[in-house]
Amino acid sequence: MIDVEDLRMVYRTSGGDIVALDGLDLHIPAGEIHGIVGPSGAGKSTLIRCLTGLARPTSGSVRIDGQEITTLSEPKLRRRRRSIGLVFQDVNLFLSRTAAENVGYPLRIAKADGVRREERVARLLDLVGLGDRGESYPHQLSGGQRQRVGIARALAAEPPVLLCDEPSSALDWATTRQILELIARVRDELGVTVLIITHEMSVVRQVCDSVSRLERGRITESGRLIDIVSRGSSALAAELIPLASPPVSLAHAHIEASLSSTRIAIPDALRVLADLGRSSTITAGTIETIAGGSVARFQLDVPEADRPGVVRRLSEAGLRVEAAS
Ligand SMILES: Nc1ncnc2c1ncn2[C@@H]1O[C@H](COP(=O)(O)OP(=O)(O)OP(=O)(O)O)[C@@H](O)[C@H]1O
Repeated sequence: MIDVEDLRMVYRTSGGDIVALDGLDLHIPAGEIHGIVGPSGAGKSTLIRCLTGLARPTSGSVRIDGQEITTLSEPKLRRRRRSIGLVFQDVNLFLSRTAAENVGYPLRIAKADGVRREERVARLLDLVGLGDRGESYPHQLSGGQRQRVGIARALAAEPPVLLCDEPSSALDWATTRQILELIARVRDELGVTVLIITHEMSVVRQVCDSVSRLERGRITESGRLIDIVSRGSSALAAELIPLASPPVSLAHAHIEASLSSTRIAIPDALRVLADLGRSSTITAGTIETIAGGSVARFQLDVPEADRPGVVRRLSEAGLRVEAAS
């Protein structure tokens, strides 16, 4: 549904060229919720601007639902843009219009007939849980409710793709959860493909099927969450199941063990760890729910002499083991 190939974006400034995207490839199948994470300045906003056609890339290809975006003329691009739903951190609703009028605005621009418009607006307000608030003005709604109106408005023209740029970073934790649940429902009920730009791993854990890390204009790691967490020595895996790292004493070996509950049940894994004996200490541990299943990661200190035996026992029990050399 979203196909980006060898995308380059170079900003020409008086101080020299700035390479914001440097040969970026990204392929997101229909119906997937994909997260993009990366440090400030990595090129996330530039990527969104290229996907929507708001910025013309220097080279490369962007195809959405089979349609090449980069070569479209300006009028065709404007029409095309209506079929990409956009959700931003700042919702930017029309303050003098009701929630229903805000949601119906894209349909009015597209000259949809009145009856169809009203039906669709009512359906969308129901979908986002604001069926009874259509007549409310933005100042009468909470931040989370305004974001729901923004999501309903983004879906008005029935776009196959929803691009969300930090959709929840202005919201508190509980409201964020609700907005992410809504995004998941939108995908489940409407089959929309969703791309979420975020700096919060908790957002990725809660709602994404797959994730990419963007660094200095390139995708450095990408994959389905469940595959990433079972990969060894992955930066994204470490961010998805983080561990506080206490100091390791010199006489001990440092071992990390991780598992997903599809391979070994968490209580069984805990029993294996407990049976290692008193000389092995669990110094940190995390259990997270990812893609509907449990994953866990533990850090152990074991006496150097016991290391081969401990690695063997953990591996035989089905845990993935990494031992620091
Ligand atoms: N209009 C512009 N002109 C010149 N340089 C730009 C422009 N927009 C972005 N850049 C530069 O391109 C690079 C990528 O910026 P971008 O805003 O895409 O990153 P980002 O990952 O979205 O960062 P953040 O998370 O801080 O918003 C940065 O070095 C930035 O300074």
